[in-house]
Amino acid sequence: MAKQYDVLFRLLLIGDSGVGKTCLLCRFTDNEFHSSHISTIGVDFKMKTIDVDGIKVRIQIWDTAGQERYQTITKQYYRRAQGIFLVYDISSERSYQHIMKWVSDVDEYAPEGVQKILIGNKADEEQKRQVGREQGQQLAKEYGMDFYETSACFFSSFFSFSTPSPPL
Ligand SMILES: Nc1nc2c(ncn2[C@@H]2O[C@H](COP(=O)(O)OP(=O)(O)OP(=O)(O)O)[C@@H](O)[C@H]2O)c(=O)[nH]1
Repeated sequence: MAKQYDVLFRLLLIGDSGVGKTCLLCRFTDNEFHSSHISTIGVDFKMKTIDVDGIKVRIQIWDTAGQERYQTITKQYYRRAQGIFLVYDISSERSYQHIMKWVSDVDEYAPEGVQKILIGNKADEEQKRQVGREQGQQLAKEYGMDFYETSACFFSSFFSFSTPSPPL
């Protein structure tokens, strides 16, 4: 049987409950958006294989529950991650403040040198914005992370990671 992929990357999504981790994942793998919030229980994962210069790259993304009560389970998945997306909601100052706590969990449980990427999600909610783009940039700089604002609502792939254009 032909090999289904050449390279495998394991990525992890973490952040407070409701910031949009599952929606980002669904947008990336299925190009779908769900407006309801059904809290993830423990962990879930989805995969997608993309072609990068003729190399089949399988991306396995683990979606973790943001709720406190599942954190004993979710922390067990940090160990095998090669990249971790730390997600906050730009309309929730609280979810942004909690990023510090998520970073310290990564430092404690993930492999040393794991790639950390800070994501400010719900960038379509400009009227409800509580966290400035520069605050995200500042925090990312402080902890040596890349930073992107995005929206699971509008983009065909959250790996396009760009700021949405203002509505016409
Ligand atoms: N406006 C807007 N709403 C979003 C966006 N992403 C997610 N949502 C909404 O936010 C709510 C929570 O999204 P989820 O993806 O379920 O959140 P989660 O972080 O996976 O939550 P837990 O599983 O509880 O950790 C849902 O009602 C989504 O429709 C976005 O980019 N923009």
